[in-house]
Amino acid sequence: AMAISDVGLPGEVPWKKMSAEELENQYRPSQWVVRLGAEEALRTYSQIGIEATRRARATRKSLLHVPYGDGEGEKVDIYFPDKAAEALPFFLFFHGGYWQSGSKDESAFMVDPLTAQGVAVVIVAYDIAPKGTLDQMVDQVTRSVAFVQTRYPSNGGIYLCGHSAGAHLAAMMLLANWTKHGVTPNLKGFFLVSGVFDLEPIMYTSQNIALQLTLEDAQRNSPQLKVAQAQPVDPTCRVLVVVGQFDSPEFHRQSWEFYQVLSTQTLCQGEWKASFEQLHDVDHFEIVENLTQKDNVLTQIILKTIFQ
Ligand SMILES: N[C@@H](CC(=O)c1ccccc1NC=O)C(=O)O
Repeated sequence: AMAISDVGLPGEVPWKKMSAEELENQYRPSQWVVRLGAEEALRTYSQIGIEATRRARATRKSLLHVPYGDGEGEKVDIYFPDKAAEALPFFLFFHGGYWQSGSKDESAFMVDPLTAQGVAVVIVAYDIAPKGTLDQMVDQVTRSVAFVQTRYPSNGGIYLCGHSAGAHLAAMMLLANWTKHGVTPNLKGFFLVSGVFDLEPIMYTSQNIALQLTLEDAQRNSPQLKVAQAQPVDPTCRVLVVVGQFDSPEFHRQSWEFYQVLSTQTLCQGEWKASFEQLHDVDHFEIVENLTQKDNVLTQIILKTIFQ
């Protein structure tokens, strides 16, 4: 098969040396699940998300479908801890699904263990493709963060977490121009779970049928390329980049290289307190499914980061 492109230094951008078929495979997370077949892995993920959401809505104090903008799709679900407290920490979750599937209504995975420990959890909806473009999704997510800060100005910190495509959206918040939104959110941490930070390879996969990214769109929306232009944040703000052991080599490379660019910046400007974790024995879907469990490694990392 023909390579996509022969430009770039050998070893530096390995995806440019891949056949179209190999690239497609690297960017299809369900193909890398070892415990189940691809279809069953996707079905299980969706079932666990639906069940966690049903349970969260039945057992937690919540505000559902709260608008953060005028658009039909611009809604959040907010889940509260049982005990009222001042300076509640807020944890926002951006679901994955390659910017073209998933919804807030099946993504309340972490609500039970986090609200039990005193964290308010906000599950954010955004307009997936083809209705929404990447630029619109980034703008929506930015407004959802501004909304939480405006509505809860005495929050005890805002933590952003995204999975896969949602980790991309969360990472774009490192670049947001908050003055344009009239509010500076009290950002204290980012949890970027199995994310994509350089969108260019996505253009050459079937994911781009719905996304219709041009090279300019991909570059403008790639935190890997743009993070050098990031706005300064609270010097105590942490950025955790995590990937699952069974994520594909391209997903590992994406996370590692984004962590590298963040930590280089830390040296230059002293801004990002970045760390990198490869989570043992989990794939692209289990890494989030396990957030339903209070004793899971990532749940514990999140709680420790919030309450350190
Ligand atoms: N069509 C993809 C699905 C996928 O990538 C995905 C599904 C649910 C949550 C996150 C995903 N990946 C990135 O956003 C696959 O077969 O793996």
